[in-house]
Amino acid sequence: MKNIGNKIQYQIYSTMSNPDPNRLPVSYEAWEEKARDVLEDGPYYYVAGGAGGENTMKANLDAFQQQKIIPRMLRNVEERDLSIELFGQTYPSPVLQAPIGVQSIIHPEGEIASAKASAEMGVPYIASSASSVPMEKIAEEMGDAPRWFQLYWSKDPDITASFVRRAEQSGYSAIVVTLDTPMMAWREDDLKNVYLPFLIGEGVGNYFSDPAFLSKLEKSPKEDPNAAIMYWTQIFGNPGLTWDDIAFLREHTNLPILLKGILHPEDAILALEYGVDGIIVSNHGGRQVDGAQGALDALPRVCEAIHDQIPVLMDSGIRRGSDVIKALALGAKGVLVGRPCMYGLAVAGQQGVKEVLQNLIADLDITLGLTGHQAVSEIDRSALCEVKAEVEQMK
Ligand SMILES: Cc1cc2nc3c(=O)[nH]c(=O)nc-3n(C[C@H](O)[C@H](O)[C@H](O)COP(=O)(O)O)c2cc1C
Ligand SMILES: O=C(O)C(=O)c1ccccc1
Repeated sequence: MKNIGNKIQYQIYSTMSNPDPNRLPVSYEAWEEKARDVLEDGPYYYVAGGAGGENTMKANLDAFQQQKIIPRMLRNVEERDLSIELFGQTYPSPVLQAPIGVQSIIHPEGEIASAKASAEMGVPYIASSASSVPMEKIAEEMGDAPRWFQLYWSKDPDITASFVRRAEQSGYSAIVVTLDTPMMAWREDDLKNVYLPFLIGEGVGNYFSDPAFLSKLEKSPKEDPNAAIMYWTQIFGNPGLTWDDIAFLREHTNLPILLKGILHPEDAILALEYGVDGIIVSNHGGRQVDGAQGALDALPRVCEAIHDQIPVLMDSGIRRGSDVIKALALGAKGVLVGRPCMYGLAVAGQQGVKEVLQNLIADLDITLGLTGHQAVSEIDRSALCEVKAEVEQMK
C-alpha cells in the first residue's frame, strides 16, 4: 500500500471532467446519512445506537477530538510505509475490520460482502460468532485473504470448543474473545423499536450449522426454528466466566488469543498473567456500558501496564485517518473499524465497504506524511500535543 493516498486522490480528481452522478459518499457523516435513508428504523438504530443515554458513544468521539497532533516538517515523506506486523504476519496497514454480527439486517449479502471487500484490500476481516452465515462460507469466499475469528464464549463449552476448532480448520489465524458482552446491554433504541434481530433468526449462522449446537436440539432448526432460537438465547452468552477459564481456550487452540473489551489497566495486567497473546482496548462502540470511559482515553494506561509485552489494538470511534494516527501515538499497534464499514455496506454492499476502507487508509497515508512520518511504526507520543496530559497532572 505504498502511497495509496496519492493514488486514490488522483483517481478521484481525474473524474473531474466526467463526474459520476451516482458517486458514493466520502465522509463518515455522509455515509451515515445515506445509510439512514436506505435502512428501516429497526436495523438502522441497531447499528447506529448505543447503550443507555449514549454517553460512552459520545465519549469515544470526544476523546479523539481532545487529542491534538503536532505535525513535523522537512522529514522526507515521499515514500511511506503503512504496514504492521502482528503475530509473525505482515498486514498492509494498521486497519482491521471489527467483528460485527447480524449483517444480513444491513444488506442481503451481509458478511460475505464485507469479507470480500476486506479481501480485496488485504484488510484482516474479523468474523463475528454472530455472523448471519457460517464462518466456513466466509472463509471460502475470502480465499487466502487474512481473517480472524471473534468468539462469543457460549455457556455450553462444547459449542465454544467446536467454534474454535471450526475457525482453526477454516483458516482463521487468531481468536478474538469478546469479554464485554456476556449479555446484551440496555439499548433504548432497540427497546423502543422492539427490535432484536436474533429473535427473528438473524445472526445465528454459526450456531445453526454447528454440530455441538445441533446435537442439543430435539428437532432441527428447519423443523422447529422457534425452539432453536430459544435454545440459542439460553446458551449465547456466559456471564459466569472468570479469568481461570482462559486455560480452557488455551487447551483448545494454538492460535493467538486476543481479549477484546479491556479498559482497566489491572485487567490488562491480568491478561498478561493469564498468558494471552494480545488485547483490544474497546468499549464495544459504546454499546455495552453507558458511562464507560472513552476507549482512546483508556488506551495510554493500558499500554503502560502492558509495557510492549503483547500487542495492544483498539477500537470504538475510529472515523478518519487522523484518528488512527492518534490511536497509534497513544500505543495501539492497530485499530478496528466498526460502524463506518456498516454504513458502507448498507449503502453499496461490497463496493461500499471497500470504499470506506480505501478512503480511510488513503486519508491515513496522507496524514502520516503530512505529520512528518515515513512509516506507521515511527509514530509515538511525540506526535501529540502534551497539553492535555499536563493539564491532567495539574489537577
Ligand atoms: C451492529 C454492530 C454489531 C456488533 N457485533 C459485534 C460482535 O458480534 N462481536 C463483537 O465482538 N463486537 C461487535 N460489535 C462491536 C464492534 O466490534 C466494535 O467494537 C465497535 O463497533 C467499534 O466501534 P465503532 O463502531 O465506533 O467503530 C458490533 C458493533 C455493531 C455496531
Ligand atoms: O450488537 C452487538 O453489539 C453485538 O455485539 C452482538 C451480540 C450478539 C449478536 C450480534 C451482535
